[in-house]
Amino acid sequence: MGKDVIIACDFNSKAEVIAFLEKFKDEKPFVKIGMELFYAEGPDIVRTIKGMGHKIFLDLKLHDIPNTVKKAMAVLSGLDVDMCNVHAAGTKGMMQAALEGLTRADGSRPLLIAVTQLTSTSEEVMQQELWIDKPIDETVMHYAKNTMEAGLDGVVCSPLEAGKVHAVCGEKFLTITPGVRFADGDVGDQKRVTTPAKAKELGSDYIVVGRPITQAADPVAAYRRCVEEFVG
Ligand SMILES: O=c1ccn([C@@H]2O[C@H](COP(=O)(O)O)[C@@H](O)[C@H]2O)c(=O)[nH]1
Repeated sequence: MGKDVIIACDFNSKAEVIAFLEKFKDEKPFVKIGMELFYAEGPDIVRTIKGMGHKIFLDLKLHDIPNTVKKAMAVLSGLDVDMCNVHAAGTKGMMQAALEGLTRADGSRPLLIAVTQLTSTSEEVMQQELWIDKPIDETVMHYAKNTMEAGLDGVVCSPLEAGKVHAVCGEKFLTITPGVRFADGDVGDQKRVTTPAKAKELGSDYIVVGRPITQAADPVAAYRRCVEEFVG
């Protein structure tokens, strides 16, 4: 699995996302469809973007009782996405149920990963508001180990934690890392951030980049800057 840049296409209409993707002409970036676009347009948006030739990470972050997640994942398995996810906080049992639901009759399935701690959460908020009384690095590693033990393919974490996740869970265990900003960029609501170049150095497998590309004056140039820094 090579390194790649995934664009978080956080738009709320089909028209907007298509107009955005058409700027890329023959380039076919890996696209993340999140809650905003999926709730606005439904499963058809996945088929449309897949039909345009893009790989798709469907980022719905499922977190519910195991039976509900299993059944929801069985529905998502029919959508031909390349990657989808759950929250590791849902427990190992929930993650195993997600894997079962996602696996098709022929044994095939999309990649399944789990969110450890959102990159918008600081250690302070995690400890004081969520009452997780541990350092954030240790918490991410603990959730990553649970995710690996449940049989999933990798985790969502900050690039700042990618190297440690690989050290604990192995090089093949994927790190999908949002919380990426250019050195001169606005951090916004993200807390555990770094640049595409540093994410590469720290061992991320995929960076997920939204606003630094989608809100750029020239999104194609911003995407290429990410690829240049992260993939080289
Ligand atoms: O921990 C997480 C998990 C998911 N995300 C998602 O990634 C993108 C990041 O967008 P930016 O505009 O680059 O901040 C967004 O779709 C989030 O839902 C995350 O940021 N952190």
